[in-house]
Amino acid sequence: MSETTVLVAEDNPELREALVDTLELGGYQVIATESAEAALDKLQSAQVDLLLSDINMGKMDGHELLGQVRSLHPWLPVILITAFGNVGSSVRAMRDGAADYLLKPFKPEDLLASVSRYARCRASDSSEPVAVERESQQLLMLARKVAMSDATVLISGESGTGKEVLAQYIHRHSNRQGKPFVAINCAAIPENMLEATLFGHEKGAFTGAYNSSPGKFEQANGGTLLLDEVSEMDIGLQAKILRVLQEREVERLGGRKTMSLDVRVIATTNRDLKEAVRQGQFREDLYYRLSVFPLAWKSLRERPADIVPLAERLLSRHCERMEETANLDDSARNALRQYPWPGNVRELENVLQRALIIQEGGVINASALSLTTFENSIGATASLPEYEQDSEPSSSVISDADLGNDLKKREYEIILSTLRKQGGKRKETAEALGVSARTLRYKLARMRDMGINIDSLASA
Ligand SMILES: Nc1ncnc2c1ncn2[C@@H]1O[C@H](COP(=O)(O)OP(=O)(O)OP(=O)(O)O)[C@@H](O)[C@H]1O
Repeated sequence: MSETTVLVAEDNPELREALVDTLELGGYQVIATESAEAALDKLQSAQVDLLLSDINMGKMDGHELLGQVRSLHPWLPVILITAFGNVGSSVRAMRDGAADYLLKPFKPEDLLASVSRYARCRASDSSEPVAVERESQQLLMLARKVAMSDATVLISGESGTGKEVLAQYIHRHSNRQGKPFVAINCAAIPENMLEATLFGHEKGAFTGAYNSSPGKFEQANGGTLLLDEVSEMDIGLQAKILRVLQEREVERLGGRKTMSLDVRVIATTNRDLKEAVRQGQFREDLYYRLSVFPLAWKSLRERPADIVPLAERLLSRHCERMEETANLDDSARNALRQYPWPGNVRELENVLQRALIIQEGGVINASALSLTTFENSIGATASLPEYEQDSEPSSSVISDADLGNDLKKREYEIILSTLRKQGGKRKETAEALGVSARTLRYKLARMRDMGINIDSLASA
């Protein structure tokens, strides 16, 4: 027996009874109400997994109810029942964040199919992405819609905004749920290994290939493959990826057999991929192939309503892991809201982890968050007293961690000052530093994760 509870709001007694019967026969627990107001009341007291509401009802209609539910219970899937032929109403329902709509008259199996799709999608709160800002909720709604198709999705957004979280969300809400979700970070794997990692290889295909091995495409068969930071793939490999996507088959390196594939591809990028196309670094045909359905996360500072709920979720996740209990106080919440978050959600997570370690008494206040920007921390280094030639440092013991941090900070300072000298131009900066453009991008992404606002510092 399903534990799922459906709340029904329907003022017509016959239809209400029919809905209740169908849902109960479908194995759901049902709470029936005769108005939108009564449904809102019930939501205060009962644990509900899905709301099914008619649009045409007495004082408060289904649209208004949907609006209230979206702000009071953002996670709750809502299915609206609309009158046949009222296209405007159905369009409005979807735009306002309904999970689905049913056109009257509908068959009992259509009702059960829709309810099971969206009730099934409900995961435990802690695995769903946090989305309180209206635009974030709309993004999740679009993601749920595209999840039901097999379309290729391109997720863009600054580093650390939650692109991988969104990709997993799409996978979980698709028919491929339960099949493999395989992720590969195209920036983290050395260029010469990427092809073999993606396509697999047979024994002896290249020096060092002592055994045959399946590639990520094969491992993801039946499921979803995430090509993380797809822009970091070299142009030759891009052509091969395009071929796999078009022909839906893959051949291992050094192999002769082709294997047919049933893989949904999701790609992510933190660069402007269109710009990369313009600069000749990314194939236009692959761009169009990947971006059949583009989704974009805003940076965290552009969705302020998400900040504190995200912080609470991340904090409780880490508390669980560390078997600790800690809460944010008002000063911490305010500080979180005011900080610009150049490293987005990943930076928020780092900040909370650190705060959890240094907090005392289970309360995290603003000072435990130590939200200093890198600008201030460079200032602090510059003003440190220099040791006199003949005097000993005050502490002769420098820990490895301190040394590592100092070196990293030094490296970041060098990268930033070179960027400044080169007028912010990445290509010239990489040349001046003697590293590849790809390595520089990787380092800049890690710096952003640390909360360094590269653009403002590079132009300072
Ligand atoms: N909406 C969200 N709800 C809950 N956790 C989130 C959300 N967005 C991001 N996170 C958490 O923040 C961290 C960074 O997210 P994620 O790895 O998805 O970002 P990303 O954009 O893929 O980063 P990168 O560009 O560096 O690959 C993860 O620990 C993730 O769990």
